[in-house]
Amino acid sequence: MLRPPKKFVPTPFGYHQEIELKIDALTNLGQGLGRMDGWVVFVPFCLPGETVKARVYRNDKNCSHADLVEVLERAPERADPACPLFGTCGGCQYQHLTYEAQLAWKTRQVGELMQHMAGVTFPVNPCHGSPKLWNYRSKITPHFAPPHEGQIREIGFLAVGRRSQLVDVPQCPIAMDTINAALPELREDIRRQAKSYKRGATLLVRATGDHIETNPKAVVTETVGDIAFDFLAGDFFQNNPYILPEFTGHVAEKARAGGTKYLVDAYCGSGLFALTLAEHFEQVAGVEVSETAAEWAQRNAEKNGITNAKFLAASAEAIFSVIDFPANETAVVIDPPRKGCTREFLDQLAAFAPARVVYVSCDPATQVRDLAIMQEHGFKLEDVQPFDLFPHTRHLECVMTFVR
Ligand SMILES: C[S@@+](CC[C@H](N)C(=O)[O-])C[C@H]1O[C@@H](n2cnc3c(N)ncnc32)[C@H](O)[C@@H]1O
Repeated sequence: MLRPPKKFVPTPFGYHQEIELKIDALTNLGQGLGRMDGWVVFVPFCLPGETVKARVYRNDKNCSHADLVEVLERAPERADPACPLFGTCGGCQYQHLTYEAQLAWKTRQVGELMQHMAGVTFPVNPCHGSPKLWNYRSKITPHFAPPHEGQIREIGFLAVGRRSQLVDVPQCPIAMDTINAALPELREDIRRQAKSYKRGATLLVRATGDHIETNPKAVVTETVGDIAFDFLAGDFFQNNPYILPEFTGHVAEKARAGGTKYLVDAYCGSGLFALTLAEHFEQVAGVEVSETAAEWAQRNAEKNGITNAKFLAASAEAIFSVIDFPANETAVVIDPPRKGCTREFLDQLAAFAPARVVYVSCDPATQVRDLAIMQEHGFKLEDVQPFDLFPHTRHLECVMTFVR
């Protein structure tokens, strides 16, 4: 009999006990959720409506975790994954789900998070799909471990549910064609130079124009609508360029509503929202903590002939003491990193009291945490619009609009 790991809690299920259960929901982490006598069990790679056989590997305080052994009854939304590594590679969670169902679940997950975490019941608009479903990612960052007996083995992404084990990824169907075309040679070069690596590393592979860039300090260009953005390959830029015109268009519409004349773009990167929205505003101020990104934002304004946008290299909350925009005619766009906004930023935002706030986030959980603080501060939620920047993965971008 297989011996359980030392810390295994033996109830309610034994180690590797196989159970049959019906899946009711899909969590925002991409796991199927089923119940046995009311006890919650999480199983990856299965879908609501399916009956599955699963093997338990952990019992927590109020739920268990199991691996999928077999789908006994398939859901009609089940799709054939396009990638042979689906289920082993940790990069994608939803290739087994039709695209319509992916969008429907992402919409539902935002509403449920708002309800469970903030007690807010609010209608979420249907998740806006990506115009391109495969080969959309302009950047990937494969990893490799230190050479073993002089050889580099896997070059790829973390295996499902693992913290250090990698899966070898020779091709990635969500990465752009130019990236896949370059991967074989890149991987071969690394393996050839195995002796020069003492440690493992993470590679940067960014598509720009018709070639790829691997040097994080190199300047690359992306075009959104008729605006060209230069930035350092290692700095942040949205990874799915195909959806950006619709995405920035939505942010523009929400920021301008009510006739605002001034725009603050907080956490502005190389100026995506500030510069795509600048034509609709009298004056624009952006703030970004990365000095290189803020510098490129200013240069991008000049390069594109935009004369009403100024950028500050500082932490986001510093912007409120340098602008003299009338708050009741100002919209603030916020697009923080995954960890969300700091309390300090949200307090200063509330003290400034702009007419509108358009909060863009790649992590709905931290966004919902901040939503509760925004409501305490007297901002009223007006619109919730998820965008699918990351088809076939559990990730989504969500735009929440607030008014005073
Ligand atoms: C999700 S990105 C958004 C960038 C930009 N809005 C875009 O769409 O290209 C978040 C940005 O916030 C910046 N950042 C992180 N912490 C910050 C802080 N405390 N103050 C200002 N910017 C910050 C990061 O450098 C990054 O450029």
